[in-house]
Amino acid sequence: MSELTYLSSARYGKDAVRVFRVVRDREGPAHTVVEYNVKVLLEGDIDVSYTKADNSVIVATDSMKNITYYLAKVSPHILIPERFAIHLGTHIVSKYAHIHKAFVDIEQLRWSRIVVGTDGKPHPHSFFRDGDDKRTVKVEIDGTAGKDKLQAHVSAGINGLLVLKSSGSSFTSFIRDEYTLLKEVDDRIFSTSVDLNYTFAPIHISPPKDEKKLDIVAPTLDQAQRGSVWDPTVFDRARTITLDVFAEDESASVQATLYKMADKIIAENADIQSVSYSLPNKHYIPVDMSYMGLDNLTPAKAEVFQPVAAPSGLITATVSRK
Ligand SMILES: O=c1[nH]c(=O)c2[nH]c(=O)[nH]c2[nH]1
Repeated sequence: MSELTYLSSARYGKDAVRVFRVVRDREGPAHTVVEYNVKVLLEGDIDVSYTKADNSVIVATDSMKNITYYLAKVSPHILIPERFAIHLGTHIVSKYAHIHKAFVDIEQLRWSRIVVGTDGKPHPHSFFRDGDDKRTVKVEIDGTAGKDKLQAHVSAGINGLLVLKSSGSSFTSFIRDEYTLLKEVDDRIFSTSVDLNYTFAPIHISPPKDEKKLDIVAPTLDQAQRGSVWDPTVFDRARTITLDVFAEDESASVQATLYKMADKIIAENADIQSVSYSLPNKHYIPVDMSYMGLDNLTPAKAEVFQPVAAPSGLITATVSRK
């Protein structure tokens, strides 16, 4: 090896571990299901695996996949992705002395219960995919301050929630100069694919000393510590706020609507420190039919639109608690 280089950073693991879990209710016939795509990456004293071809420090990525499946079977937290990600990361950092950080990302696919018949009976074991958007969770378990005082950095959100409103959106008073073609509009279509990520205040975890108890490690968090990271309703409320504000805002711009959504999520969740959105502005352009003698361009008369795949605007921001 040359003298010119050193390993400035290294992280490795398993990506796209697909796992489906059915939980059978012991009391009744109802099943609950979850489907996750899991990514697990590790950092630690692993330099020699890169620099000296020394594999003795490697937890095989295949083993990371197997730990994911093991905990999917035994963890009491499998149904809540934030909790499961914390459990998985904590389990690995606690078990391997030389692994100091675990990064666990989970994407949850939607499976909603089928409601059968006109009387609307929830079916005990049948589900449908009621949207392509994904619930996302990112957890960093940091053991660098010692294995008995782990820190968890948790963020969560949504990827790819496709929305459209056919009115209640304007765009006026922007800069007009020699490059400006765009007309001001007091009514337009607003469509976007929402990516949302909200970040919780860090929490501390004291894993059990007994390795066998690592199966249930996450409950050792005391109530006060858990905060809303542990609250499974935060996600549903963040999704509802996103949809409600999008629907009801008289939007002056994507930027202004984004800020209102983020502000409301922070206002309604004491433990959320910051909220990021990434919102492509998916343009729908009224078709010019003037050559046919038809007015389809004045906003009130615009009925036929050409959805344009590219280019799109892309409006992003992070809004933080003061
Ligand atoms: O809501 C919008 N924000 C922009 O920054 C922008 N730019 C543009 O051409 N159309 C829009 N719409």
